[in-house]
Amino acid sequence: MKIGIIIHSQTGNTLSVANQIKERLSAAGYSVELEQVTAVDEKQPDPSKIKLKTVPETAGYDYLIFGAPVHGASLSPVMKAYLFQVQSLKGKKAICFMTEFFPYPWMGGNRAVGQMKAACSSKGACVVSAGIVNWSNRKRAGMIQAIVEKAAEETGRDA
Ligand SMILES: Cc1cc2nc3c(=O)[nH]c(=O)nc-3n(C[C@H](O)[C@H](O)[C@H](O)COP(=O)(O)O)c2cc1C
Repeated sequence: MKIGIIIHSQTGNTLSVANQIKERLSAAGYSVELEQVTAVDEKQPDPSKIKLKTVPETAGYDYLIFGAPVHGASLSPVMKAYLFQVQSLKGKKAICFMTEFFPYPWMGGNRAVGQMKAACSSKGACVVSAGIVNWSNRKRAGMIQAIVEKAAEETGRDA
């Protein structure tokens, strides 16, 4: 099974979680690629005006893990723009995760992860799990660990 981890990360937090997921799933024996979505102007707040610079292909993956930061209590505009234009995800399973600064998921993260799940579902993916890492929460390491282990458990069902 080929797993693609496709993320947007502006300051490295989401990337660090993605690297831990990659390590864990690679150790479990899967073929895992980590790819980043980037934009010409990372600070453009309007997804419809964003020009994407790197646009990962999803076709070669059986399983997708999407990660992004919360921006303004929403899914980051760059990830919104990416998921809007991405090809069909029909027949693929997906896991979504977000990172946010605030300590609790109801401070924007829940809304943002809901947007990400809806965007994936609208492209035909079956979203099997979703998680949020609250970066300023003292239990951050445990939250990251929970997402990593959940990814291993879910992908393990299809091994
Ligand atoms: C433009 C912008 C808006 C943000 N808005 C929020 C927000 O609404 N709520 C929140 O908890 N964190 C917010 N953050 C913080 C990021 O979500 C958080 O630091 C995240 O972990 C960054 O991930 P990254 O390092 O992968 O880019 C914002 C950051 C930026 C740059």
